[in-house]
Amino acid sequence: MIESKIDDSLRAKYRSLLPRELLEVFDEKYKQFTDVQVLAGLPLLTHNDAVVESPTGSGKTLAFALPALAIMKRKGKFAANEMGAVILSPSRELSAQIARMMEPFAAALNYKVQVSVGGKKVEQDMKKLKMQGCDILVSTPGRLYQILSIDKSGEFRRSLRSVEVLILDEADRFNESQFEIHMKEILSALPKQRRSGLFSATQAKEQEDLGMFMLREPKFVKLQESESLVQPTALNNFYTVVEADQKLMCCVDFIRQKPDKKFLVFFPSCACVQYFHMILKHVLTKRPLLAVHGKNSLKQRSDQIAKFVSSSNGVMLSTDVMSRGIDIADIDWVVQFEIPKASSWFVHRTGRTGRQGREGNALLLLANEQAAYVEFVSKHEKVILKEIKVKSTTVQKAEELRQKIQRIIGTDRGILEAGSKAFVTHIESYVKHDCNIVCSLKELNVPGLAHAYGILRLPKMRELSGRADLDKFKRSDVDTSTIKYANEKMESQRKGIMEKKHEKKVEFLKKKAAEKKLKDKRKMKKGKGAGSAENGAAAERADGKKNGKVAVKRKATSDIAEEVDDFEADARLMRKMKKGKLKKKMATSSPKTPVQSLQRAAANASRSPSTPSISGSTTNEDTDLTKRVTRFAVEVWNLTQNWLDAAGTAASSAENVMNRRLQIMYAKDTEASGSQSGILTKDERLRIYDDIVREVRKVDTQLDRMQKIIGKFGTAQTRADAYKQMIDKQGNAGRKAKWIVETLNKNVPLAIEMYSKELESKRLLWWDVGRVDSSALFSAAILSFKHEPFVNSAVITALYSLIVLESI
Ligand SMILES: Nc1ncnc2c1ncn2[C@@H]1O[C@H](COP(=O)(O)OP(=O)(O)OP(=O)(O)O)[C@@H](O)[C@H]1O
Repeated sequence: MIESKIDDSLRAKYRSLLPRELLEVFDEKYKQFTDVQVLAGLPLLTHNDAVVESPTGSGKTLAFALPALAIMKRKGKFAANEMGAVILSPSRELSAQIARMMEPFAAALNYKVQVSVGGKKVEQDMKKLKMQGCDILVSTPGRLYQILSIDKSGEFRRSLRSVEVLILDEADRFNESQFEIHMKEILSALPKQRRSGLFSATQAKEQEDLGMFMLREPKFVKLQESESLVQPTALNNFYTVVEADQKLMCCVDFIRQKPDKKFLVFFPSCACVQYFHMILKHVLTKRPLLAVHGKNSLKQRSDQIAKFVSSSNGVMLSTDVMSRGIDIADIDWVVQFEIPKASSWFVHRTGRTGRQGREGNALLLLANEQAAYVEFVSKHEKVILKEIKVKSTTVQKAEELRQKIQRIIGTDRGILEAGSKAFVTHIESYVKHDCNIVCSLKELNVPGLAHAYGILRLPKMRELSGRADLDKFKRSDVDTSTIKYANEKMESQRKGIMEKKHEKKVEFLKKKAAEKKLKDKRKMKKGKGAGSAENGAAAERADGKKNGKVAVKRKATSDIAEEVDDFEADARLMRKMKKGKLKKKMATSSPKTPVQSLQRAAANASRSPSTPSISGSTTNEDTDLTKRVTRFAVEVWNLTQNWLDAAGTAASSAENVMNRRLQIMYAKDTEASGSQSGILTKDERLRIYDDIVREVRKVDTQLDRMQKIIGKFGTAQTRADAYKQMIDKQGNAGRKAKWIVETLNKNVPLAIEMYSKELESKRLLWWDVGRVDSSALFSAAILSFKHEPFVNSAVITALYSLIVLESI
């Protein structure tokens, strides 16, 4: 075990506060309390709340479990419908592990520990709690929230009134937005007169973040293995830098080189774990290969973990579901395929090895362009990484692996789809991590990463639009439509769907041909009324109905043929485009910015059959009205452009704020005069602060501008409604005017709704940025200004189609 830094008198004092029954169980299994157990236990047992930060594997579970039980013991026995302690952890596995560790101690005091986590029916859990009794509930916030939500009789809430202790394990996670609603509800159901303990290897950086937990006289306990390090001393942290294309090969080589070691490999998403599990099965054939992610059922997860625990050289692929708290003592190596979403997660991931005084090793795989992450994590998490080289990995081996993966993909459409999904989620998660300044998506070698995935096609993603480097991706010649599902049921379903689609298309084309036939017939009739055509009609009658029918029928068939040809031509064009044969043409004509692409989409929309043709105007229509509503449509469109401009300006000001802030963060602290690299003089610092204030004001101004634009949309809505009433009354409005007014009436309210949501989310993020000095929040705010998640392109397209029509 790790060497102790506290003196024996403290340890003795802590022992004296624990009940004899607990000490008996403890002494049977362990020699002495770890430092965190003593230092966290003392405040909790002397009527204080505690916020505890201590390295991974330092024994935090017993550090809260023993004091919680001791506090309960002071109260005595709990009635059948009363609970004494609630322990919350962020994952199902961790909850189960906590309960397992607590059980022998709880049993010594005759207390019952129950676990309630997702994956099982909540009603079943409630029944179990009621029937079997529960003194200590270990749960996840989501599940406890669920129980509270269905507790109509209030019986469960009443049982919480007796709770003496609330423990949050991995407490820094409970500030995350996904837990916020759950935590509010849970905290409101618990008595205020309780002890609370917040435990983690990385605590929230801001004390303000602890506000929601309503702590009473909290004592802050922070343990570090050494002054500069947060990681356990028995843990060696390594990194290696390779070309993005070689990342998977490097990972595989590294694992192969250590055939008797147990590996835990982290990937960025469930989809990535699923995909690489499918692939690596065929690559790491000599090792037990396991996978755990949030989309597994509870049973699958525990089966996989059990197999991993019992294997001596297993390789477990996992998401961050395994990154916190999980205590598997003999993991030799933790590998991170990608940087984690927040630097604090680095510490939790690597903390799965080097536990209980054993030596542990962790490897971070970095692509060339990510090398700056090493300094970032050392600065932010005080983790020192040493570089190692995986010499066996070569360009040729990586290419051979890529080709092997492509052959595997060719055997099953399921793997093909899983690959695309995995790659998409990888990119999506990459834009969300907290070190954008050193590892931005812009810098990432995306084609290289795609090669490491071995995917046949580069999925189209908004995040990648406008990138110039995508043509470096080696696109496979395989026609993906020929790849079948290995699963027969899925394949027959796919066939069925394809056949149905085909039938629908044929039906549609037939219908169109019939309509056209009818139209032509009517036209002919009209023409005949004028004399000569009538003769023709007579002639046709004379020729006999049958012949006429045949003629029309022939025409209809040829129409169908033409339409089918058109359709096939389109399909051919699409196929060509997909194969890259029309790449050049596409490059010149493809939209470069989101606005351009919207404009293109809008232009297409204006050509669509649902758009009335201008020439379809009736002679007596009110042309003046048409002009007026057309001008009005242009005004509305201009509002969308003003909004874009405001969001763009705000984004660049927010970026300026972030850059200035980073300049200060990374600068060395000195009063020295003269500016050298990395050193800021006092004047320079003051200038940067001035810049920050100015740019922050600019963002605020743009947010106000957006509010005004929404107000103008409100006025536009009233005007659109007035036009509608006028048109309804007047009766002689042209089709174009009607269509414009209808489109505006439908889309302006939608625009108000989406822009209001946009503004609200931007304001909230910006407000948080001011409150909490966090890079992740900054990135989120900048992204929200840039990408505008609530803006619905269909609405913009509809509004743009009105002005496209105007310009025809
Ligand atoms: N006093 C002790 N003496 C020896 N071993 C201990 C002691 N207390 C706990 N352990 C063991 O140390 C291991 C790590 O404990 P625990 O999982 O509680 O660590 P942790 O600090 O919560 O880690 P993490 O931050 O990763 O969740 C467990 O296997 C546990 O049985």
